[in-house]
Amino acid sequence: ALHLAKAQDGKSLEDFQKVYNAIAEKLRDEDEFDGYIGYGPNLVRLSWHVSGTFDKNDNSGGSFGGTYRFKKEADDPANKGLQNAAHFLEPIAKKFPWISHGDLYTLAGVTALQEMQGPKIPWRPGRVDADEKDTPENGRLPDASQDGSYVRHYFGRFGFTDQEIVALLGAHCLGKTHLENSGYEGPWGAATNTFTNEFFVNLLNENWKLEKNEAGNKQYNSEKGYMMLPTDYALVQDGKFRKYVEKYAKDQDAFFEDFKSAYVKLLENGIDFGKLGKAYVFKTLDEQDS
Ligand code: HEM
Ligand SMILES: CCN(CC)c1nc(N)c2ccccc2n1
Repeated sequence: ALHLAKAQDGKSLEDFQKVYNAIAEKLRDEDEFDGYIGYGPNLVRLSWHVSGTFDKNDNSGGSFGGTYRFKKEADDPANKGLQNAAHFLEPIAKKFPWISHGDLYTLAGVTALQEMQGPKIPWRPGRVDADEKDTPENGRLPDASQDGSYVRHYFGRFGFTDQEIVALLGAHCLGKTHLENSGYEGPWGAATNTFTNEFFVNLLNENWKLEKNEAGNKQYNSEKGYMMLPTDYALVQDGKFRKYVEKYAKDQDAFFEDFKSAYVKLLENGIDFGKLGKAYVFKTLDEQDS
């Protein structure tokens, strides 16, 4: 059965907006991280990795239990580099001890996306910390060296369509790869902390060359210093995926809309929010200044 979301005694939109603001202000303060990319992309990746362990076949894993806080999950080689995001969130968890880890990890991704000028992401609280014994085993996160059929099969585990898969991967407009984390490197100089459809524009416009990187892994590089993982490049090699790449390269609003829906589905997979009321849509810091 699905995990039942539990209402946070007496916490309302205002309380969660305070958590949002604390994360958003810390993002602005600590802007020098990772060559002035900041923590935003790393927080988005954490929110995806804590959700990407979900398996609809036995409803194990997923964002509900906040099990990333346990060593087994945090030490998954696929999570290398996310310790930075976890350390970033420790003082936030101390300041707001009433928020569950699952709610904090997902809210941090929503905050980062909105503060990086991404779409407004409706978010619902109610995740409840699970026991260490419920931590999913390693190996549930995807392998970047694979092709389009692997990507389609992998995301089939969450029940995602081709369109949802392509939209989700558009998050690779943020941040960069780090050789010491994943064995991939780049993009050079181009890494950004602004949410746009440029991942799709690059896929279609750049001249891609398959090369072996210093770790001996193959990746696609362009003269302008952009890079694509094999699983990124698969989106233009596979005809069914390619159609959505072309759509999003032409229409950033359509990308924002479809990304928002797929990201909410990713973060809420396996959770029954029942009659706990509608989702919260938080104001950005800029919207609160005025
Ligand atoms: C086929 C599925 C995917 C694969 C194989 C994949 C693989 C990777 C790899 C290898 C990195 C580099 C990590 C490092 O070296 O630090 C990365 C970074 C990243 N991924 Fe993905 N990813 C996938 C899907 C996603 C999804 C669904 C999202 C979010 C919705 C996402 C968001 C990110 C972000 C924001 C970064 C940059 C992190 C940083 O700059 O620290 N990825 N991904
Ligand atoms: C769109 C080019 N960028 C960032 C400006 C990019 N491209 C990627 N292909 C990429 C892949 C994984 C993680 C981050 C990534 N970032």
